[in-house]
Amino acid sequence: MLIGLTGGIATGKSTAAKLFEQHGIPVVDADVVSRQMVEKGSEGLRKIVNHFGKTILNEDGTLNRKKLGELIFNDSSLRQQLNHILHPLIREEMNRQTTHLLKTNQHVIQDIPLLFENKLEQHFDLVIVVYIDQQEQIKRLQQRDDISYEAALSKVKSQAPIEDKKALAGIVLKNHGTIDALEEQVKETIQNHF
Ligand SMILES: CC(C)(COP(=O)(O)OP(=O)(O)OC[C@H]1O[C@@H](n2cnc3c(N)ncnc32)[C@H](O)[C@@H]1O)[C@@H](O)C(=O)NCCC(=O)NCCS
Ligand SMILES: Nc1ncnc2c1ncn2[C@@H]1O[C@H](COP(=O)(O)OP(=O)(O)OP(=O)(O)O)[C@@H](O)[C@H]1O
Repeated sequence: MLIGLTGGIATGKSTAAKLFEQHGIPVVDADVVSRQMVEKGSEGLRKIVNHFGKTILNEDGTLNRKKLGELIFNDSSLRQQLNHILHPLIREEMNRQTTHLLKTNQHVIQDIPLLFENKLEQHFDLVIVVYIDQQEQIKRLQQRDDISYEAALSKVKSQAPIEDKKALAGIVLKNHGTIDALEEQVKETIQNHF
């Protein structure tokens, strides 16, 4: 079974993914793969530099993620351009890792922040959404990334509304409570739906 895990930025996807892994379900994480795809010397980084220029590099030649983030979270056209460059590379690598894992695991989760935005739901047997309301989402994002309300809001607005994602979910994991409360829902999901 191939399971999609999604939600909004900072709603708790990585936290839920870690819990699924602790309960024996392997997770392929799009954010992790996306970092692999832009490592120094990679095809992805070369394409980004060709498009956005050398100013998005740090002095040591690695990607300046903060700078690229400031560009793409404030400009939907630049965001689309970056997505166009990176998403095919990310999808291909995620599918490669997933095929490998499915040889020895009955269930594999793909953690994809933009699963619904990229209309990928038809590829999954089940889609799980990690949900908190937008107010809490902005609060957690501000805390985690140490950013202003405005900066958090523009990151949130660069994705589809969390309420829309909740409505499209096969299963909703509510993450307003403690991590233990989230873990209970993860265990229940594995027992009853996997
Ligand atoms: C812009 C980049 C360099 C910023 O890096 P940074 O280390 O600050 O953030 P990180 O990669 O950890 O992403 C944090 C969260 O931002 C959100 N996010 C990332 N990219 C995007 C995007 N293109 N559109 C909307 N939200 C996004 C996701 O919820 C993600 O979980 C990086 O996010 C990136 O390369 N994005 C493009 C690739 C992509 O779309 N990744 C999302 C998974 S497919
Ligand atoms: N139940 C919870 N109670 C309090 N804080 C939480 C809870 N779940 C997650 N958090 C915190 O909220 C922040 C966002 O969680 P997490 O990083 O798992 O979100 P994410 O959806 O993976 O974000 P991104 O889209 O940026 O990858 C983190 O600082 C995390 O520690």
